[in-house]
Amino acid sequence: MTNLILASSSPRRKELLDNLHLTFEIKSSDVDESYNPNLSPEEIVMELASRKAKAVFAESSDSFVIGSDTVVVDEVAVLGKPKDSDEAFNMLKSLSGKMHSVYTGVSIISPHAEKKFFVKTDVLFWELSDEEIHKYIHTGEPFDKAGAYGIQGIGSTLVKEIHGDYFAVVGLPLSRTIRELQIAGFRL
Ligand SMILES: Cc1cn([C@H]2C[C@H](O)[C@@H](COP(=O)(O)OP(=O)(O)OP(=O)(O)O)O2)c(=O)[nH]c1=O
Repeated sequence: MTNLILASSSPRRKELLDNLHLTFEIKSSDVDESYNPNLSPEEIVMELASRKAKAVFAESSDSFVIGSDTVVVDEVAVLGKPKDSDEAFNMLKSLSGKMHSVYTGVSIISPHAEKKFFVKTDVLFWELSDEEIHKYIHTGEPFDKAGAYGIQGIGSTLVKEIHGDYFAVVGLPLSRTIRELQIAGFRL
């Protein structure tokens, strides 16, 4: 039987895939997540997704492996996960009152080929006061999340509008991923 493996340590990605009642394994890889700053956001997320999937596929080459990566992009920077409260504050301050884009890249490696794609979702934040930002950081929610917020949690209260795939913002564009898996030959 051919296995399905999610190459991720993200509890959100696991929960998203769990919703589909598929049988899959989790194997996380410890890949270097640095990237060439000259790459575009879509190139960055597809490259990192591919690195994560390849590291796991190297150990399980008879499986279908899914790797994924998410970044938040505003007018000035590509935002990953904040290192500390100050960085979280600066990220949320720069997102306040504006539209930004969330890019999620996915790599599906099957025994015969690799398919990479990305999904871009636009998110508009309410105007946030410094007090509101500090209060949110105090919940601890921002720290393991790109752009320092989680739309699936208390971070939902920061979001005024979303244009695109909610699941891609949380970390895995579910419906597109399943379609690409099927095209790659995986039987649900
Ligand atoms: C914008 C946003 C991001 N995120 C999360 C999704 C990702 O887990 C994380 C971005 O970091 P990633 O490096 O994409 O993923 P990860 O390190 O958590 O997990 P792994 O590499 O093992 O797969 O931010 C949310 O949970 N909610 C959100 O609203």
